[in-house]
Amino acid sequence: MSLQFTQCSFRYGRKVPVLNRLDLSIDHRASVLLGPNGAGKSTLMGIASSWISPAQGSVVWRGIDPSHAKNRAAYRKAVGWLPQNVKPMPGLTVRENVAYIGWLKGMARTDAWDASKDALERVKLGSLAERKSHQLSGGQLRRMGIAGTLVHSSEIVLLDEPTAGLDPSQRQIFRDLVTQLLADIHIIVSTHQTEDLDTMYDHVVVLDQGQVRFQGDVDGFLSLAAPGTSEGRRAEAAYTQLITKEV
Ligand SMILES: Nc1ncnc2c1ncn2[C@@H]1O[C@H](COP(=O)(O)OP(=O)(O)OP(=O)(O)O)[C@@H](O)[C@H]1O
Repeated sequence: MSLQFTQCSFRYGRKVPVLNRLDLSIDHRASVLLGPNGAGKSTLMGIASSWISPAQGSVVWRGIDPSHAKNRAAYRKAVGWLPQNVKPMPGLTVRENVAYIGWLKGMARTDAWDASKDALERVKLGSLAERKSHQLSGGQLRRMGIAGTLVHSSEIVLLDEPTAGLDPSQRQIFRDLVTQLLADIHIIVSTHQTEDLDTMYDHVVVLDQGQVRFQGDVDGFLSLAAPGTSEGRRAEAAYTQLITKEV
């Protein structure tokens, strides 16, 4: 079970490349992709979701390469993606939004509708299923988006900055939810906040200026902090060692 990026390059228009021949293999249950603003995390997640095509190189999940048109639907069904800004379909209820994502991923309408109930229960939004999605709070909207990644029975879920802007209690709900989902799904979470690093992750990737600066387990990452760094500051200190300092 691995998500494999091989020599991936991408740039927006004529700009400096965001990713340049990036190689990365993720075969862990729970990975966190850390990096500063502009590091290329969302671009990498977009490529992993197959909604962005790399200019060069490939991404493959369990041997399925979405660059071949015949594989694309299977790839997108196996890979769930929560983009940074969840945009619900206006006018639809929470359940309709989730079922709609299932349908977009190739499910029959009735199957998507049936599966949407269970997906909403899993993210603890069952009681809000009939509410219009624009009435949800930011944290609830994020959970609705996660339900959208579950409705089509994904094998791996990509969550792009899922905790940005959430208050501490919503962050805790998110952590509990991810811990639960890890029982049967692979997860990659991108974030620019070192405080999101948690014992539930078994793999850390640090991306900076489109380059992988570190990959390894949480202990290996924390060991980069200078000796004597207090426990609560080790993640930040390790991270600061790795990323390019702005002048
Ligand atoms: N649609 C776009 N058009 C042009 N440039 C873009 C576009 N999206 C991203 N970029 C640029 O590409 C670079 C990488 O952006 P990306 O969003 O992938 O980084 P990120 O690590 O997710 O950052 P953030 O945490 O701020 O979202 C940045 O310099 C950004 O300005």
